Amino acid sequence: MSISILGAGAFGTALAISLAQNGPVTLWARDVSAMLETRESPRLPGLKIPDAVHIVSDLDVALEADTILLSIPMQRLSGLMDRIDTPLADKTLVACCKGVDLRTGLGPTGILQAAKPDASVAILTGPSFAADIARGLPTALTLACAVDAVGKRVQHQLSTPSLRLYRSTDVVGAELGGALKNVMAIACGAAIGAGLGDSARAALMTRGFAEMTRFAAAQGARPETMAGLSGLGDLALTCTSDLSRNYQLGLALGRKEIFDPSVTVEGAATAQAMDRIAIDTGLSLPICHAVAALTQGRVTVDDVMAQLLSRPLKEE
Ligand SMILES: NC(=O)c1ccc[n+]([C@@H]2O[C@H](COP(=O)([O-])OP(=O)(O)OC[C@H]3O[C@@H](n4cnc5c(N)ncnc54)[C@H](O)[C@@H]3O)[C@@H](O)[C@H]2O)c1
Ligand SMILES: O=P(O)(O)OC[C@H](O)CO
Repeated sequence: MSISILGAGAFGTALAISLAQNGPVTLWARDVSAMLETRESPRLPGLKIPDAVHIVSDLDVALEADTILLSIPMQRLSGLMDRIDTPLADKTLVACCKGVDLRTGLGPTGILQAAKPDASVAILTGPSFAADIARGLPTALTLACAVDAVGKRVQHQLSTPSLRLYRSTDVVGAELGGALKNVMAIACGAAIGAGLGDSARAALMTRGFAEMTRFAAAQGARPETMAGLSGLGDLALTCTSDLSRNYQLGLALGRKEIFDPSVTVEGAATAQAMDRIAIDTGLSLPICHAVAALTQGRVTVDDVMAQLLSRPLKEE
């Protein structure tokens, strides 16, 4: 069974490097001239792409694979799917993005299934920095697919000696964990950046996890999924590591510094999408609401903390 990866940013390239241990992999990007010369992605400098990775700019070549991983920013996913008019009925599409589409409110697998209703869809998510995967450091991820037989096949196909995939059929829970942890990481970065301390971060992580679990349950997710790699696992990594771009954006907001807009930060758009959904459904998502306002420049970190701390006292 052949594998291709659409998107040669940090994560797509890291997956290609890791999966090349198992056999040939096709890696697609819009412009590959520099990568063919350097055998590196500009988004993952210093990590060589092995010869077993076939780097292509022809989308049709990449779409010939049986299993197609999509590793581009969430807000670009529907645009890429619109470009694909090839029928993909016999293929498995594995979303590797984390977030909620601002225009439709759909998660990654929702976008894939809407574009290609006959394809099998799955999501690969969980705590992992691209550079760790590319370096072969031990990493555990969740592979969620509603059809367990397909999930089993993809789990084996995408596991390597250092990349260990756990399987789930709870697609909704897995993708909401990955989407919402980024929002919480921005909040935690902002608290640390503003000098509010580690206790404030622990409070935000814990109440953030409660918010994630509440929202995911309302969408039909299983509570144990939120306690797994794709939820709690990724929340712990992203809210505590300076390597996280979402956390870095939060730090910059807390310190009132400028942040490079070309860096992929999925949590800002996701906070806005979640805030809209919360308003429509009547669910209380105070941290998502605060991060949406903060990342749009409508409030300061001081305003946000004052709002969060002045909410009525309640049971845990
Ligand atoms: N970097 C990580 O450590 C990591 C880990 C796990 C998951 N992810 C997820 O992977 C997804 C991709 O993130 P990343 O870190 O690779 O981002 P990145 O910024 O490193 O790379 C994004 C890549 O997507 C390409 N791209 C953007 N729009 C495109 C389009 N319309 N068509 C084709 N290519 C397009 C860009 O040229 C770039 O190469 C995100 O959803 C992220 O949350 C990243
Ligand atoms: O750099 P971030 O914040 O996008 O986080 C990367 C991964 O999602 C961590 O699991």
